[in-house]
Amino acid sequence: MANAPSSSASGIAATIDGRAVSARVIERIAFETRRLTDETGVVPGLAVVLVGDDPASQVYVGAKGRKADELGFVSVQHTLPADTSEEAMLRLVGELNDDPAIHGILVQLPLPAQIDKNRVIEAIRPEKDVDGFHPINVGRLASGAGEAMVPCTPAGCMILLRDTLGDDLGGLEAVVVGRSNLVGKPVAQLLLNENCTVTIAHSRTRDLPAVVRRADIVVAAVGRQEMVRGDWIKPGATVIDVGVNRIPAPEKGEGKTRLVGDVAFAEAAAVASAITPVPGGVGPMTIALLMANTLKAACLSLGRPSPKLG
Ligand SMILES: NC(=O)C1=CN([C@@H]2O[C@H](COP(=O)(O)OP(=O)(O)OC[C@H]3O[C@@H](n4cnc5c(N)ncnc54)[C@H](OP(=O)(O)O)[C@@H]3O)[C@@H](O)[C@H]2O)C=CC1
Ligand SMILES: Nc1nc(=O)c2c([nH]1)NC[C@@H]1CN(c3ccc(C(=O)N[C@@H](CCC(=O)O)C(=O)O)cc3)C=[N+]21
Repeated sequence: MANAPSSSASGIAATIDGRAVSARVIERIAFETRRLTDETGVVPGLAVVLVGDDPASQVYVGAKGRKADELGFVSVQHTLPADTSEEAMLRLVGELNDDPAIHGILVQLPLPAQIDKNRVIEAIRPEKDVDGFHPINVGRLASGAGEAMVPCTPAGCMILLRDTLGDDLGGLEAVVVGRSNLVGKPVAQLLLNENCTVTIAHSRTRDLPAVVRRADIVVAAVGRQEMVRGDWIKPGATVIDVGVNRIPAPEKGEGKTRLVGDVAFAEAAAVASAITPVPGGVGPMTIALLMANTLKAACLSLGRPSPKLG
């Protein structure tokens, strides 16, 4: 269902409402979850593992747990001290792999230095890897072979793009700024699968503004506040801002903070045709897609097809 953004003649972009789109996805998940449980008695189960006490991670993990509770999922959170050994971590992952009530396992990143994140990710059974970071899932996404768990943030970006531009993204120029395994690379892969012409830019890219100016679709996943400026944006482009940067906001009072994206929102909104805000854009989609992947994992564990949610 394409939701034509209401761009005005003055050139002010439509704001893509990630909260509204994610609420729609969550409604479908709730419906499909009731159906699964009615027909099989199975309730999807999600385990989130947090190591250490990084306050930002605690916020995300809390939001994930609350949404899972709201949907009636089995939801467990394991919070381990910052000095947890890799061995203890691998033991916990092994237990969750063997627990039939748990269909999805998410290990919050980053992990402390003494734990090799690749060893942990590879220890998760691919069918329980709701982050889509296991090499089996990365490979399936790249090759198109088999049913992949798709990383939540990139999958959420694609739903927002389809909602804004319609189902056919074929031939559009897409520029992804950032090449992390978490966001940049998988979102580029998904755009390629939708027949976009994809450029991946990074810290060694020469003349980044000129590269971004080619784009019909810009995905910014850099982690640098308001780095992408309005004059980098091609008129009429669609801008997906993945960045979540917490900055001081003395105007709100001493010690207060606020969130900004990787795109200078007001400048870009004057040029683009549609743009995601921060907060309220990609962030809520990430949480919704985590729930979608958990439901998908529960369905696949029973040999049922994965429900269509986007
Ligand atoms: N909304 C959501 O749900 C989520 C938001 N995020 C946010 O998205 C942002 C990106 O996250 P993540 O991908 O994990 O970050 P990483 O730090 O892992 O990756 C950042 C990427 O940006 C590139 N980069 C850094 N500086 C520049 C520069 N000056 N010019 C061009 N490219 C540059 C890096 O290039 P190089 O590889 O060359 O170093 C790297 O590829 C963060 O703000 C994070 O908080 C992340 C996940 C989910
Ligand atoms: N294994 C793993 N998987 C992840 O998906 C993962 C991770 N580790 N580590 C950290 C990043 C970051 N991330 C976000 C999730 C939700 C919001 C989100 O909901 N943001 C709200 C605002 C929330 C707030 O107010 O802080 C919004 O943009 O509207 C943001 C960022 C997932 N990550």
